[in-house]
This record gives sequence, C-alpha cells and structure tokens, in this order.
Amino acid sequence: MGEAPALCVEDLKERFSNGFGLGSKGFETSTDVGDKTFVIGCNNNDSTSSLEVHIYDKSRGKWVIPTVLGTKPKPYEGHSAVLLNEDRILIITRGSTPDDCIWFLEVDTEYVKQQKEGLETEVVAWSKCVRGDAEKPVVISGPSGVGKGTLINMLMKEFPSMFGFSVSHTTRAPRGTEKNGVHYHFTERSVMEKDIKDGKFLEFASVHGNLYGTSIEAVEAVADSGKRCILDIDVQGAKSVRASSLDAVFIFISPPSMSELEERLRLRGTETEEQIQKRLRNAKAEIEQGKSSGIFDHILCNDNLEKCYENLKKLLGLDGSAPINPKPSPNGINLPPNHSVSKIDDNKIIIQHETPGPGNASKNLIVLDVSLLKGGAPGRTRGLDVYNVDPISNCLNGIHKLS
Ligand SMILES: Nc1nc2c(ncn2[C@@H]2O[C@H](COP(=O)(O)OP(=O)(O)O)[C@@H](O)[C@H]2O)c(=O)[nH]1
Ligand SMILES: Nc1ncnc2c1ncn2[C@@H]1O[C@H](COP(=O)(O)OP(=O)(O)O)[C@@H](O)[C@H]1O
Repeated sequence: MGEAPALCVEDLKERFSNGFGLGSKGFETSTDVGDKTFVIGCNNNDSTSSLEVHIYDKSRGKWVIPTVLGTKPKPYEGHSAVLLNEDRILIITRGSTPDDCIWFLEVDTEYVKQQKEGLETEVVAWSKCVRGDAEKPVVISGPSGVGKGTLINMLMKEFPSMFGFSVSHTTRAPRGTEKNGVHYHFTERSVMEKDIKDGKFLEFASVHGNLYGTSIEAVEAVADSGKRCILDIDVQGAKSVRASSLDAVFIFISPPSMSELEERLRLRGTETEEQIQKRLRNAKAEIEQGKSSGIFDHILCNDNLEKCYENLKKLLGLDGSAPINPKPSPNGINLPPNHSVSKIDDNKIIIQHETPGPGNASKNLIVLDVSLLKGGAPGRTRGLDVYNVDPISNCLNGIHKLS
C-alpha cells in the first residue's frame, strides 16, 4: 500500500517560512504538482469558516491566490488530498453528508488551462463527484420560433426523472408566463457582466440585443439531481460549449421554411413586430451556421411536431430500444468520521476505518476506483466506482460493489 498522499500543515510550515499558518482548529493539506504546491485549507475558528486555496510557486518563490471556479464544498471538518493524473486533486472530506464527501480540485485539466488563458491568472476549479452515470448533456439550438422550447417541454413532460433543464441567465425582460428561476434567471446586465468576468459562466452570447448565458452552477444543479442536462442555447453558445471540455450531444433544429418560421413567431404572440423582424433577420445566419459549421452532431427539421419529437427521442436513445426508466441514482458514500486514506496505484484509493466489535475491532476498507472518471469542471465529475472490501478476509478478492 502506498504512503499517505498529502502533507500536513506542520510539514508545510517547515518547508515554507512564509506559509500561512492557520489557527488551532483549522486544517490544511498541501499537494505538489510540478513546481507548484497547492495548499487547501480552512480556518474554522469562527462561524464564517471558508475553504481557501493558495498556491506556492516554487520557481518564483511566491504565494499566489488563484481564481477559484465552480461551487466549493460545504463546510466540513477536515480532508485528505490525493493527486490524480497530475491535473486534479481528489478531496475526501470528513464530517460531510454522504452525497458531499468526494470532491475534485482541478489544477491543470483542459478546462483549467483554457480558463487560465482567458482570465490571465492562476485558476483552479472545484468539481463535485456524483455517483451514477447520467448520460452526456444535450445542447439544443435553432432560430427563434422553430420549436426548441416546445420540444424540450415535451421531453421533460414525458421523462421528468430523466432530464433536467439548465436554467440560463438573460438580460431580456420576462414574457407573460415566464417565471424567474424556472425559465430563466432574469438578471441586470451589470450583474451578469460582473459574473461573466468572475468566471461564473460556462458560455455566454449576445442574442437579439440581449445577453444570455449558462452559469456553471446551472449545469451543476442538474448533474447533482442525477439527471441528463438539456441546454437551450444559440449557435454562438453552442460553439463555445463545443470548444469547452463539456462533452455534449449537439442538436440543431431547423424550420421547414422562413415563411413557416415567421408564422410560428407571429402566432406565438410573445414579441413585438420589431423584435420579430430582428429574430427573422438573425434566423438566416443561424440556419446557415447551424447547417454548415460542423458544430452540430445532428440536424432535425421541425416540420411536423410529432415526427420531429419522435426523431429527437430516437437520437437520444428513447425510441423503445433502450430502457426509458433511468437507473436509480446510487446513494452517496457513508464515510465514518475517523478514517485514513492511501493511494495504492494511479486508479485506486483506499479508505480504511475500524469497526469496534466485541473481540478485536475489524478493519474495513472502501476502495475508490477512479479509472473511469468522466466529466469534471465546469460541472460534476461522474464515473467513480466504489467497492467495499470484505472485513473478514480483508483481501481484494473479497471486494464487492456497494449498492
Ligand atoms: N448562448 C446562449 N444562448 C441562449 C441561452 N439561453 C437562451 N439562449 C438562446 O437565446 C435565444 C433567444 O431566446 P429567447 O429570448 O428565450 O427566445 P426564443 O428563441 O424565441 O425562445 C435562443 O436562440 C436561445 O436558444 C444561453 O444561456 N446561452
Ligand atoms: N412543428 C410545429 N408546427 C407548428 N407549430 C409549431 C411547431 N413546433 C412548434 N410550434 C409552435 O411554434 C411556436 C414557437 O415554438 P417555441 O417552442 O416557442 O420556439 P423556440 O423555443 O424555438 O423559440 C410555438 O407557438 C409552438 O407552439
């Protein structure tokens, strides 16, 4: 079995004279990645305890405070840190709920590299591990009035436990029946611009004169519910997502003709004449891009609504050939408060704890297999396999999967 992967705070203080010591109730780990040391710590001496990340750049002899993306873990009582693949640190927390105890701090993944370039600062990104394996997110684009919303509503109605809608932010005014937080997060432009600058958005675009964007939190919220995420975004947004590390299926919905599109927009009756004209002008370029840019994996013509919906379901494997009831989402991991963590190889991490018994206490082992991890920031990390090692034989032959 390998050695404990992370250094404790005392080691760190010895190694760096200018290290930032925490109070007696705080905790810290430090993990070396190349010529940088990532210090993850929390000072929970007061009620406003907050988890922070600092980087010690050994080549420059300097401490750096990075931009931290993604939602960080809820307050907890301590953690172990294990470096995986030189690009992310696995964080196993103590004192968290079963669905909140495994996290990743991405320090050099493709997403983090892209963000570093864009933001021109050091960047790290949190990504929570969710058990279960929801399918790839679905990006749906198409001109205004083509029927995207209608098709998405049909899908969500027929498969409520399978799909979750990524609620975008927009600066446009709500339409009559639209609800804040359900259809969109209706937002002031200045607030949205600041959030974009702070790296809170997966993508954003100016569409028909308003700002629209998908926040990282919106995508994470769907992943947390164990559902497959649906994004209704314009072609520019789809292009940004395509260039990002979010592995998705891209579907473009096209109208049978421009005159039909115009009629649908008018019949919907939600836009002024001026807005309809603007949307129709933009539709031409969107359709051209949608069909020729190579962004989309599939193009569906929404001529007959029922036919188009059937084709959409076929693309998503819901045409009867695949099970349409989602696998029940597996439970979280029940970690005892006192455990130790060791890395046995690049793919397996062992969590060890003792169960007190009448005779000798027995040692229990939980194995985390990280060989099939998928996804990651922005969003959640999926594909973790968790095994329980038989406490009697205490050997890997006794491994059985946790349900
Ligand atoms: N890039 C991007 N586009 C979005 C987002 N949310 C909505 N859109 C797109 O913005 C456009 C206008 O949306 P909306 O005002 O709701 O009108 P609709 O297209 O007529 O339904 C549509 O093409 C949407 O797909 C987002 O988060 N990002
Ligand atoms: N295949 C179709 N044939 C006729 N009307 C349709 C069809 N698909 C959608 N519609 C209607 O067109 C209008 C625009 O659809 P909507 O889903 O709001 O488009 P989008 O979300 O792409 O802007 C709605 O009134 C809807 O009921």
